[in-house]
Amino acid sequence: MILSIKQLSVRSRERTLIHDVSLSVQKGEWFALVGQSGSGKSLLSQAIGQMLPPNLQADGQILFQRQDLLKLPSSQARSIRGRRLSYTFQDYQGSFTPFRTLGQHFDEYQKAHGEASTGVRKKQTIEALQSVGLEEHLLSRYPFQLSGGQLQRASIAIALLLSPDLLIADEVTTALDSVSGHRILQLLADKQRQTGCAILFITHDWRHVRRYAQRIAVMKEGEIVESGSRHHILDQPQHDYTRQLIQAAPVLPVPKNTLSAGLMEVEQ
Ligand SMILES: Nc1ncnc2c1ncn2[C@@H]1O[C@H](COP(=O)(O)OP(=O)(O)OP(=O)(O)O)[C@@H](O)[C@H]1O
Repeated sequence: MILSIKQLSVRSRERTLIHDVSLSVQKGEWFALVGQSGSGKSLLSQAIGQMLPPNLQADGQILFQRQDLLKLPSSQARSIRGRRLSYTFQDYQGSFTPFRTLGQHFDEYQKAHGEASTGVRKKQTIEALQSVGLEEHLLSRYPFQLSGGQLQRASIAIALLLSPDLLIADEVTTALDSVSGHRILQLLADKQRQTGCAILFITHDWRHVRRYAQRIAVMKEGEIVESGSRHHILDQPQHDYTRQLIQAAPVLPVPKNTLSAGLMEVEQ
């Protein structure tokens, strides 16, 4: 078990936004957290990295490699974030500073995590860039000189640069067209196979869940209504809300190697 969340609640002064949520992510798995807009997915992901807005309070337990992240001093949480636990967001453009080149972003990220050697940083940058299919000459470009798909690739390369054990991917395809979104997920799946990192994949898109997730939790109004293996949730959903979400989801064309309920085997 790499991440084990137990009875997590997130509250503002006025109300409880996440109620007693428990879930666990295993080493190397692709775990999807699915729910409609406003169900609390992003707050849950922010709570894991101690990144909640200052008006919100979390309590419960978030065990990451047996350390309770909610109890860690913020300096320690910062050093885990990026190195052992990493994020990539829907708003990837917001992760880049407009007046710094792509190369400077890679460089500063490594410096911030203690990599002192210029040579090592440069080597790691080029390898990371190539691993997401981007060319080295892009390093001198500014974020606005890259396409959305290129920037999202670069943000994934940075998130995986220091080989984290868990990547939290929050709505990574939402801002991309469907072809670019599909390519990004294929890239994530490839990177996961190569590095063995677990992915907590936050989405409201069941097409991606069908295709990539091994286990799924369904969130509604700040609570997990059910969780289980992909086949269990998609073939035998127990909760009306899950059934409604699945029925409302658009369906992708069904390829040849398809199981019941439109599931597709992902090659491991
Ligand atoms: N700083 C905050 N203070 C008070 N309420 C907040 C704050 N941030 C989020 N919320 C509320 O918490 C609830 C859950 O929000 P959250 O962003 O986690 O939803 P989500 O499932 O990620 O939605 P989406 O898919 O649209 O990103 C929403 O009702 C939202 O308005």
